[in-house]
Amino acid sequence: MVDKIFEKSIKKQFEFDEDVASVFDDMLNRSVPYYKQTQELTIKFALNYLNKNDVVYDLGCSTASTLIELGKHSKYDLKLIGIDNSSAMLARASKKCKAFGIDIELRNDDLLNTSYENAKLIISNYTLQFIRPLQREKLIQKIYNSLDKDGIFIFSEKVISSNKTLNKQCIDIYYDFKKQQGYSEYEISQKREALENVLIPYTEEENKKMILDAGFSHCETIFKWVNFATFIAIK
Ligand SMILES: Nc1ncnc2c1ncn2[C@@H]1O[C@H](C[S@+](CC[C@H]([NH3+])C(=O)[O-])CC(=O)[O-])[C@@H](O)[C@H]1O
Ligand SMILES: O=C(O)C(=O)Cc1ccccc1
Repeated sequence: MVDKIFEKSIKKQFEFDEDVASVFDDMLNRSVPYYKQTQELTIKFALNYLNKNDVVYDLGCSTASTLIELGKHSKYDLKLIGIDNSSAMLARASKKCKAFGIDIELRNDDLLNTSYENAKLIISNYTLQFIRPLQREKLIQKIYNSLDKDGIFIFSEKVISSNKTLNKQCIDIYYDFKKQQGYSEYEISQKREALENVLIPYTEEENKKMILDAGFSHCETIFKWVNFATFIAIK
């Protein structure tokens, strides 16, 4: 279904409710530049590290697109676990897993309350940005602690620039991208308001510092387009 959520006047904050879930795949494809390509990169890098029966978590799995693609492309059986606290998203995830015949354990839980054990790989694409800063640092520490000794964490985020002028230019270019994707100025400004204080982006440097502070030995940017980035962190 086509995302028309912000065509009408919306007074509440952005939420992953039934309305958003029903148009979510279209929303991501049209609002996250190179979404499909970053998902492909996530899978390509992931496959370099995975062996038979490895445990993989996707934190903020939404409709499970990434784990389904990983399941399709892996030559090994993997234990795939998707976690999200939106029932509406997970209902769709469950239907898609059945339709594609991919076995994924879907957990309806808050990322901050649940534990991830024996993880070889943890993925979290465009989700940390929705976790409040103090909690975010704690979550990263939990991710680090949950990973096997040679475990990998792949994540993607909307980012900002610490240079005010460049930051403004990045936002303008991003809004042009949204217009090209068919969103009107009204939809763009309504969504911007709804995301205020809900989506809190860090700079690329802040993301890397947070990762290294948690104990990871290395963090590499494997993709960047203006204000969106994908990282791989090695324990
Ligand atoms: N505290 C939380 N606990 C659990 N889930 C949460 C929490 N906060 C947010 N979520 C969930 O995180 C997901 C973020 S979307 C991820 C896209 C996906 N990774 C993709 O690559 O297709 C990104 C976006 O919409 O920009 C939503 O499904 C929320 O319900
Ligand atoms: O930052 C924005 O303006 C976005 O639209 C990014 C986004 C994409 C999908 C869900 C929430 C935010």
